[in-house]
Amino acid sequence: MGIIERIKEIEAEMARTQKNKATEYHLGQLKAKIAKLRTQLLEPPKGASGGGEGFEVTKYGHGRVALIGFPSVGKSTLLTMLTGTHSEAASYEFTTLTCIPGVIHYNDTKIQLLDLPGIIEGASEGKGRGRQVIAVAKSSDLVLMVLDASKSEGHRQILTKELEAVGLRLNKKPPQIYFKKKKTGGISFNTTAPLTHIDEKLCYQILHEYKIHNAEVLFRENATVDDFIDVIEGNRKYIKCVYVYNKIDVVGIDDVDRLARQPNSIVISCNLKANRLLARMWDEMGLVRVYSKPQGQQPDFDEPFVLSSDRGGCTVEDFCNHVHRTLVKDMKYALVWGTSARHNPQNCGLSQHLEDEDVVQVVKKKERDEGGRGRFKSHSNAPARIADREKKAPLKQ
Ligand SMILES: Nc1nc2c(ncn2[C@@H]2O[C@H](COP(=O)(O)OP(=O)(O)OP(=O)(O)O)[C@@H](O)[C@H]2O)c(=O)[nH]1
Ligand SMILES: [K+]
Ligand SMILES: [Mg+2]
Repeated sequence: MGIIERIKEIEAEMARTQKNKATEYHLGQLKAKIAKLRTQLLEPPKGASGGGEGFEVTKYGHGRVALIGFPSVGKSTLLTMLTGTHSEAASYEFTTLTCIPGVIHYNDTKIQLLDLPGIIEGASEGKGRGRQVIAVAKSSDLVLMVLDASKSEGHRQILTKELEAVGLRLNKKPPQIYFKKKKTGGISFNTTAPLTHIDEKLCYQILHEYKIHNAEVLFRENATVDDFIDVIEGNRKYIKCVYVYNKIDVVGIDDVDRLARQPNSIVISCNLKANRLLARMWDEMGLVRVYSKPQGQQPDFDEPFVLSSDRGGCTVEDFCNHVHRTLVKDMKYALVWGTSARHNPQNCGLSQHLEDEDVVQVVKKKERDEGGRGRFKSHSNAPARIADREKKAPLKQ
């Protein structure tokens, strides 16, 4: 029997089993069995090079966004509209057969947008080009799940399930569970929060299923069996997802209103303007623009250093590493202007967390800072925001 059949069989057994206290352990074990099989399914077949034709696109810009959706929901139309890169769009399904990259220029940052072939139910098991498409989704910083506002609302659940089946977790934080395999010593089980979904015995059983007999486990939150399995598997990818309901020009206002109220959703039409989508996308990516101010000069507000709290972090240290690899070593302190500063400028160390549109001057060892209040001329919002902040908390030098 193949892996997919075995998964189907266990799923059927789970569906047959009534959920109650007595079956809880058995169900937990079945969940672990499925998770193991799905991981097996993800391993490339022996001898295969993986990837797939046309799907390996080099990363570019300050972040990567993938367009995922059923066929003909308007992904290519959207790519062409947002990036100016032409991607063939047509009324028939599977018009797009490869990954087509475009670049969005927004807020002085560059974001790579990837158009992909449509995926269908069963994609995670290898239907169509599903596996390759999902692999690209996994490599991105944000997924835009494009849905046709005029089609079944079940599509959202079907696609979410497909992505989850291959270890993607949308709009979720990693579970607060510490887990470490050991060589000896048995299982040490601790909690710092009351558990209502899982208990020690069930944890042992799941670990047993994974043939793990020595490990340290600490639950820091009221996590579920699925959370625990995710932590054991360790290969999960936590990604933000915005559900983009397209084609609202062909549905009634009541439907538009209802869809717009779904969690993490936005409604658009490629036949109308989609500026709100860009702003939303940019917000979700959590990018932090930091302007470098050389001593005695104005910062260049057209060329931010772009940091991200999700990737790499946004402290003064991260900023230094972006500018030059020896800068951290040479820095005496940093002067920071902007919303992260308690006063403008604030003398900061490497651990200072920077916020969007902050200005930073790195004062090197054996270099004198110019101090003083900085005012910057530019068309960026940053100077206004810095001035605003100063008004709220005026401080002497
Ligand atoms: N009414 C309406 N039609 C749209 C909208 N956006 C796209 N379309 C149409 O929907 C059809 C499919 O668009 P595509 O951009 O090819 O869709 P796709 O998701 O890339 O499709 P595949 O590549 O086949 O998966 C085309 O005929 C588009 O003109 C929209 O906002 N409103
Ligand atoms: K199409
Ligand atoms: Mg397309």
